[in-house]
Amino acid sequence: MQNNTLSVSALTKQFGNKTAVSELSFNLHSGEVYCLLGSNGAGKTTTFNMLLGNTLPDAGEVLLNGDSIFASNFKLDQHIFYLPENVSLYPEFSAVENLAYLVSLASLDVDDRTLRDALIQCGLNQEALDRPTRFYSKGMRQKTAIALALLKNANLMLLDEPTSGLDPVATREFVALIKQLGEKGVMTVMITHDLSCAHLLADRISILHQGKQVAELPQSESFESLESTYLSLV
Ligand SMILES: Nc1ncnc2c1ncn2[C@@H]1O[C@H](COP(=O)(O)OP(=O)(O)OP(=O)(O)O)[C@@H](O)[C@H]1O
Repeated sequence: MQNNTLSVSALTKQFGNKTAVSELSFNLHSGEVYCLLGSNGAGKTTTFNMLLGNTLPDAGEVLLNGDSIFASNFKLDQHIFYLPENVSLYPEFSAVENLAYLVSLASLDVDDRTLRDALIQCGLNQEALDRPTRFYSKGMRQKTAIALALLKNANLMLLDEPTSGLDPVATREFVALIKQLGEKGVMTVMITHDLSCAHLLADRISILHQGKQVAELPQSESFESLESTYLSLV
């Protein structure tokens, strides 16, 4: 099992006069899931852009296993896996072919057996592996992409609204997959508007409003209490 830590401290981003993210701090340990909730414009995407190294913060620090992700020698792609809201795959290629391509882009040396095992571990059925992905549901495309996180041995996954458009069964499968990766020690930060998914999955939930963290709630919070706290704060 991986032994991971993420420390986000006083992360701040200003766009002109607008403070998109103001002194955001949180910590994660191996296997934990952290959820960012908040209405439109709360600063969730800006936070992800900073965690992905796409946007430099004006202040603050992010340490992954003790190393600053903003350091010039930090290999962000090796350690951090990003799952966009809609995963794009080559529609005429199978899951195996798509994953083989993604793996080659990541300069990983992985044989066919290992690729297939990773896809199966992520919940794809054997018979789906060689079918063109244009026949895949959103959930199946996500599983294909997450197999890359597994093969990369990523320490941290950033998931952007992963359950939007998933049916309840696919949502349950997704939650189980993230928990399974958590058991290997992988940490997850997730943006979502899905309070029920946040409740099912998160170890801690941060509510952002106009760039500020207005609450950080523990997992013990009931769904009803999470919903009423959220509605009272945003
Ligand atoms: N490049 C930019 N230039 C100027 N303002 C920006 C830029 N990016 C974001 N903002 C502003 O920063 C604030 C936070 O935006 P952000 O996209 O992070 O919010 P969000 O919580 O992800 O919202 P949504 O749920 O709509 O995606 C908003 O007021 C937005 O208009």
